[in-house]
Amino acid sequence: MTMTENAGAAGQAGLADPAAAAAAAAVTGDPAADLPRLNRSLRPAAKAPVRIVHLGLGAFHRSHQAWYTHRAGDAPEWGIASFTGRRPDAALALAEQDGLFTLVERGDAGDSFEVIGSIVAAVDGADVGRLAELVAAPATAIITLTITEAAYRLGTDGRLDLRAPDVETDLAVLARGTGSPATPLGRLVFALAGRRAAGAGPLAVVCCDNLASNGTVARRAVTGLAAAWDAGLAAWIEANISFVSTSVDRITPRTTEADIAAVETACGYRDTSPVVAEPFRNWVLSGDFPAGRPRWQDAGAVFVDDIEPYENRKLWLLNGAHSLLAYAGQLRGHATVAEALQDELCRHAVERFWDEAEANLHGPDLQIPAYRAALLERFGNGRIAHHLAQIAMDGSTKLRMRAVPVLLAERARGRSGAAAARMIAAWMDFSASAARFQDPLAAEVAAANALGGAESTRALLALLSPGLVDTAAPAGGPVAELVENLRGTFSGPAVPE
Ligand SMILES: NC(=O)c1ccc[n+]([C@@H]2O[C@H](COP(=O)([O-])OP(=O)(O)OC[C@H]3O[C@@H](n4cnc5c(N)ncnc54)[C@H](O)[C@@H]3O)[C@@H](O)[C@H]2O)c1
Ligand SMILES: O=P(O)(O)OC[C@@H](O)[C@@H](O)[C@H](O)[C@H](O)CO
Repeated sequence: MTMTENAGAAGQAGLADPAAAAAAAAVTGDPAADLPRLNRSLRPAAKAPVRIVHLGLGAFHRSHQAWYTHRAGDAPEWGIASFTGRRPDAALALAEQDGLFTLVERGDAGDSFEVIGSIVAAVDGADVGRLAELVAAPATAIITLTITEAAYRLGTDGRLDLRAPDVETDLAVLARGTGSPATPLGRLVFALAGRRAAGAGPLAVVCCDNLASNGTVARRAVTGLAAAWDAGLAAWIEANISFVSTSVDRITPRTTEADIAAVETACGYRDTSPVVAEPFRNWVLSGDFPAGRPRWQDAGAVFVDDIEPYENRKLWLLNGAHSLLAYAGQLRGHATVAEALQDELCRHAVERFWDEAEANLHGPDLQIPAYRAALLERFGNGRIAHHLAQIAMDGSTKLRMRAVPVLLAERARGRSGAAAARMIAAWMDFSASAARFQDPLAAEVAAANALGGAESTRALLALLSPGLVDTAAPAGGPVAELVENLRGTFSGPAVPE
């Protein structure tokens, strides 16, 4: 089922003749008008039976879990039914292509193109009836999630906030027994109730969001929501659902019109849903699959007993640096990761943050120096336009996992944690000046900023972690003071420490 081709190889079996398409385009004036649409007639690929249900049909799901499933040795047995989160658009576009899409692997040296066939159904997330039907089917063995960190509605204690307005609304819907839940967790709990009622047995929920201990976070959030609705369901979930933890990695920016045009030119067909990703990919998983799983290891996935060192390495070094660059870089007028990394002040801040993170990373064979060197190369891939504005979203949730743990670990060792604190200070400065600030706590952040001066810093810090504000250490003084002193680093004179 794997179909790979390099730029320039269009015109091989099954593809439209690019020369003929170009001639037709010259007549119509619309370069895409006469190109055939990518689908399973154009690129024959059998549909595997649905055994995986996915929530969060976005770019990353397609470049990562869909790719690994497509490349598994037993791919013909494992089809994915993928549901969108908030809008139907991505499902409608993909459904028109029978679930097929082009993965553009964008390296320093050029692009390669591969049609991915593992998604066999693309469904509007609002179709909760279809979700419940598929989750209740005995053949379904796995539910994967890429619903974003913010969608877990975590409070500062790392648990689901049952008082979040949309969670409360979903609970009311579930209690009433009419209408459909609207949050991904509400929909998942509703669908699991259907599986319980159908007696379809255990399955695995595989969280693929960038959260520390993401399997545990997902289990707590799902059982917490279920318990607030139906204690029996919560007990059934505890006994029957395995929550698998993962570390997931593949830099996948949002698809642009230019990406769509590049696929047309190179492949000779129209694909409205291509996805562009770096060549690097990594998937580390830990947990049980009571109803089976694809042979993801054939595509390079690794199964381990203790995932924490891998998770922390990725969340702190990669995602931590990303968040730091997102705020510092935008304050310095940069738009992409690659651009920000070329700025000496930003690069220096990243290196110092990595030093602090590295001092607190322990585990077998983590090979941190090589990992750091590889990150510099990956971030420097200027052909991947990874926009800082996208990474900057939902910072209050992300910094709790990317900056706060490193800061706390440093202070527990009697050190200041200044580099992690600098990331927090940059987030604060960005929150105070950004024209567009998307965050689940946007209203609270705005209120904190309105206080002004050191009071703002204390209030913003409390939103990230209330216990942090007055934490003291022999070096650095109270955290609030340290962060306050670091504010303005990226808007002031460009002097590395
Ligand atoms: N893009 C990457 O490079 C990457 C890499 C590793 C991990 N991830 C993880 O995957 C997640 C999704 O990334 P993506 O690039 O596919 O994003 P995306 O925006 O393309 O898609 C995310 C999906 O989740 C839905 N969604 C977004 N916010 C939601 C909300 N608040 N409530 C309900 N549904 C919501 C969207 O509608 C969409 O279906 C990330 O948040 C991260 O945790 C992404
Ligand atoms: O996807 P988010 O929003 O959790 O974080 C933004 C980036 O840090 C992230 O997408 C990385 O590119 C990714 O985690 C690399 O695997």
